[in-house]
Amino acid sequence: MPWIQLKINTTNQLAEQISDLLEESGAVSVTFQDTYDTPVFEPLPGETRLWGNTDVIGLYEADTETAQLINFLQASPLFANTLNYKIEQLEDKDWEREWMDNFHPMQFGKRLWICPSWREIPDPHAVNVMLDPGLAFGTGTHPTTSLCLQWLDGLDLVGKTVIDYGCGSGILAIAALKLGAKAAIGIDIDPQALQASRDNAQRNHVSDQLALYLAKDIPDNLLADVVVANILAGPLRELEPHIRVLVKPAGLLGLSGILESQSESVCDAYQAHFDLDPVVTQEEWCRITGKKHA
Ligand SMILES: C[S@@+](CC[C@H](N)C(=O)[O-])C[C@H]1O[C@@H](n2cnc3c(N)ncnc32)[C@H](O)[C@@H]1O
Repeated sequence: MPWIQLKINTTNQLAEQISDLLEESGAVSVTFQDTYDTPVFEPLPGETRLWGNTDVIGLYEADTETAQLINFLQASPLFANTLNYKIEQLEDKDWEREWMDNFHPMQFGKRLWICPSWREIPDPHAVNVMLDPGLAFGTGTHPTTSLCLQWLDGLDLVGKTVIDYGCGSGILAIAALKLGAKAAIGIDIDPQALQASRDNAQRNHVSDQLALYLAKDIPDNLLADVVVANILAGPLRELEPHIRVLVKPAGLLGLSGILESQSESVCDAYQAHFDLDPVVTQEEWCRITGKKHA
């Protein structure tokens, strides 16, 4: 069935209320898009983070009376000044999974490839991680995931234990296992992330090497040779006491999810217990790595 898409350009302050209004007007789904395509990070579960100038996009069934719809919206005090909108007729597609068309195999570092599970593997001799992120974050297309994957690819992980703190799709933990780690532990606050990690581990035949925990259920005395955490600068700073104790003495730490402008404050939080390497950046994101004091 074809659909009608209504795109309303607004400010981040009004986006939530407009979203509610579109739902009230019969939209079958409402999504947000950054008008200027500035980088946004995935919101935490239960949190809707909006940004800059926002497009609120409502999807309606094809037989929706668009004139009536616009009249209804224009009557709202939210559009007291102007209603900037665009209406388009869309072909039928699986909208929730449309991004899949644009997700192609990608190489990170020298050995590692992330391959969408529904596509051909370009190099069967490479270290290939077959991935479907499901509802979780982590395909490798975001610079922060890319920075972590490149770091893992450059390490000798053979026989090592790796913790992926904020595992999302499990991409980093599974990549570490495929690169030779003997065991990995994925931790997240979102049960959907643990499910996606479980599915991806199965897809890559590493289920028996991957343990998964909700952050609130982490067992005592968990310790790893390598800890990688791609979350956000704020949580990384707050979690320092919890993340620090997971790294063995002389073990390695890799942090991302940090905007370049936030790197100093994250370095400040970790430098008491780690010898930090120079910060590496990709686009406006960065990676902080270091070695724990022995
Ligand atoms: C940016 S995604 C990273 C996913 C994947 N590791 C990657 O590199 O693409 C951040 C993940 O951290 C999780 N997260 C956020 N805050 C967390 C916390 N305090 N403890 C554990 N996980 C957290 C989110 O649910 C999300 O899955």
